[in-house]
Amino acid sequence: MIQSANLGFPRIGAARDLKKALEAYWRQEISPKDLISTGKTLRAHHWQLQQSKGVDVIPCGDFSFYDQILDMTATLGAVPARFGHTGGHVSLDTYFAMARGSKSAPAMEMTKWFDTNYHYIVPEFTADQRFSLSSTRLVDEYKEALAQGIHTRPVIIGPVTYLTLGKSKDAALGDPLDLLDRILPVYADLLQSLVDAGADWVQIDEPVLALAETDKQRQAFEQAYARLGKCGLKILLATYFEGLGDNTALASRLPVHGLHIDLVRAPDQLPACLSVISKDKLLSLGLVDGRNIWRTDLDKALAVLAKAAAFDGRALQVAPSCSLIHSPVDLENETKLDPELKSWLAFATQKLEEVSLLTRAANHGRDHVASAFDDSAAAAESRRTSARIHNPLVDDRMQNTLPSDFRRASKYETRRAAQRAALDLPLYPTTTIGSFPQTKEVRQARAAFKRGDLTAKAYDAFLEAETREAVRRQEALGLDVLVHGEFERNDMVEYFGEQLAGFAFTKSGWVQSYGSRYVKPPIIYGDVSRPEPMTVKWSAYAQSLTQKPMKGMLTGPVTILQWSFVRDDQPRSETCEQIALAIRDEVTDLEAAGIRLIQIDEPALREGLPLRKADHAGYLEWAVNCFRLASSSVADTTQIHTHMCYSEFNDIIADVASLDADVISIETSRSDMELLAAFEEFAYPNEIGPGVYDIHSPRTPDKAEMTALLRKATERLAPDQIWVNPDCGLKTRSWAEVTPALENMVAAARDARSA
Ligand SMILES: CN1c2c(nc(N)[nH]c2=O)NC[C@@H]1CNc1ccc(C(=O)N[C@@H](CCC(=O)N[C@@H](CCC(=O)N[C@@H](CCC(=O)O)C(=O)O)C(=O)O)C(=O)O)cc1
Ligand SMILES: N[C@@H](CCS)C(=O)O
Ligand SMILES: [Zn+2]
Repeated sequence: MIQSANLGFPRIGAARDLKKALEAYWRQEISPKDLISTGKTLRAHHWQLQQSKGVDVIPCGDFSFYDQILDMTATLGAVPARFGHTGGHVSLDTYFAMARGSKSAPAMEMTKWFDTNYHYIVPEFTADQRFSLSSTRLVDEYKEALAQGIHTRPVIIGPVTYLTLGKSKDAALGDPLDLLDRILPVYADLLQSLVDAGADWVQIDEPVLALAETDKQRQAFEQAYARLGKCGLKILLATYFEGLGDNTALASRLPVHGLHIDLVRAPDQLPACLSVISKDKLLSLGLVDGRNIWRTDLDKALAVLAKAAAFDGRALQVAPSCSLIHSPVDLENETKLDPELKSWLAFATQKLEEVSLLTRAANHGRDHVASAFDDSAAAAESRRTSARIHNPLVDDRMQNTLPSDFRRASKYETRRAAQRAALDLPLYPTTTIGSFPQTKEVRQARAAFKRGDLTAKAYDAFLEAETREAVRRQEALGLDVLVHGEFERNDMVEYFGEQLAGFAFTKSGWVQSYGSRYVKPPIIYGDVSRPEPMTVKWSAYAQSLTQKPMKGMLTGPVTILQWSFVRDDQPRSETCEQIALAIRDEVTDLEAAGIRLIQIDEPALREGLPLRKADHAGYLEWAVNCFRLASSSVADTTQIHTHMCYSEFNDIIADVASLDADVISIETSRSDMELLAAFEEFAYPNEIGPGVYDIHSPRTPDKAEMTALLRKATERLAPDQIWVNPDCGLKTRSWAEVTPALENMVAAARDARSA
């Protein structure tokens, strides 16, 4: 019999229960016991839900209070020395200190989880790194589910992926993979504890197995599983986000009992997997998209499943392509979505129903579940033929772009001279990245407006007052280039999506971005266009309040694409170009309204990079072109800024340069200016604002800390190339945190000027 399986369920709760509990705990409004109890309630509910949807193999260990990689760090006792952990069980407060920083210790770095908008806490390693089993979390959760009558399959991050995603913080340790010998005994202890508790299978996530490119990585897999394969548990090795490709034979050789493959991202890998991977290994087929919200075409998926079932009679499971943490929780909560559009969608809960239906159809015949399959076919047909998807005017515009639309009128040196004359900024100009605190009052006013309890006029007046106050505060701080503060925006992508044609929105479609921060990605279902200006009113209003230059603030086309659920019926590059044309119109209108600096944020440019190197060039060509199309309509004197955070640029620095933005601000403070090495090596010609203030931590950096970071920047860049700014926007911080931090930042810039 084929089984239905799940790899991971969203832990946030349908009503953002985990966020609420976490933030209340951090504000010391609830006790550790209350927080732990919320976790327990959520897990119990999710296990029960999965069972009720007919899922045979249900995971445990997929719950996390902050991040699953940080959980592994705690489990392995790999707490960096600065957090003062002296061994034994890692406490909740040490766990959160690693994630968020404490008074005495900066937080650990955070970066993108492969090509997703989920961020994990980067493990840190030293040459004398020791590991020891420091948590009973996994076994406890396994037993918790068992007490509920559910025999789960525990899930952990595998050793090769864990080490590969970590960073050496010590010159004496070249490559974290050199720690494999030391980490494996602790993994073995962890697996033994599961055996002792009665587990029979374990899911070990090794997405790096699909991506391994070096002999060293491949050798690491052989070594790791030679050891862990003997632990007395059946291992399902889970790959996702890419096909196994050249690593198929390696995967087959590993002494594990099963492999999960992503057949949504890499459908073509199935024939090779079936013929190369030995028949005694179970194959878990990722047939339901865990990364997007479109309903599965069940007949199409069943045909693939039938082929696999007929091939060699091996044991099979049907599963989502990856963990469902990248999907919103439940479509049933979307009571306001247009019914036609809603009929095209499936969220995590519905995806489990699809997994279950496919399994039943394969085991008992399509007729057994005919009406659900007929519904799915009707939805696929309605989506294919709906009139709401295509707009001939957009198509026409796309056909008529000119090569000159993709480049600025003059080269950078000419623009720089024109901008310096026009803007007359000091050396080390200070600015911020755009957003100021989204306080409770701001969120509540927007919620009241959306509910109809506040009129549009009253909401506008409220936003004007917030903007005025932000301008006043920036002037008092002595910042050189001001921003309007983004108070009118719920999110930097959703806000634009709400005003663009071709987008739809959910009410409760939250997905975890990091820790307690969630996003509600818009759904791009049709051709994109801009019916009206989107930001001009707010930027022009803010500029009218001050003599200082006001920076316009837009989200770039690649980031809007990357942080939305994107239609899958045309290439992503085409959808991105449609968005680029809409943003271009906005840039043109901002300039016409007297805005002399325009920032086009592209924090997701790096995240969109395909995971395999061979696919990089194709993506970068269209992504860079889309940014250029969005930004090139302006005069030489108009300064185009861009901003990126959480990214390693070393491998794409030439492409970052070819965006040809006049100024780029980047996140660098947590990584101690490491990123600037790439800019220096490349002799990056334009201006750069390396972040000197880690805005993701509640810590207030002092002047000396920021001066030290600036000094590091001057070792790598020319003084007249450097801007002084935080790492990212300040929306998650309070004014009480932001004001002293920016005072220190402005003071550090002034010191640098007079040094
Ligand atoms: C810069 N980042 C972003 C990413 N992706 C995005 N799509 N957007 C980003 O900004 N990826 C990389 C990084 C990740 N960083 C962050 C940082 C901060 C957040 C965040 O703060 N998220 C908020 C939700 C934001 C939002 O949509 N707010 C809405 C709804 C607010 C709300 O909860 N309203 C209440 C009522 C009000 C009240 O009573 O308080 C309600 O509906 O119940 C809004 O402002 O209108 C978060 O809360 O997690 C995300 C990613
Ligand atoms: N302008 C945005 C960029 C975040 S990446 C902000 O300041 O929040
Ligand atoms: Zn940012």
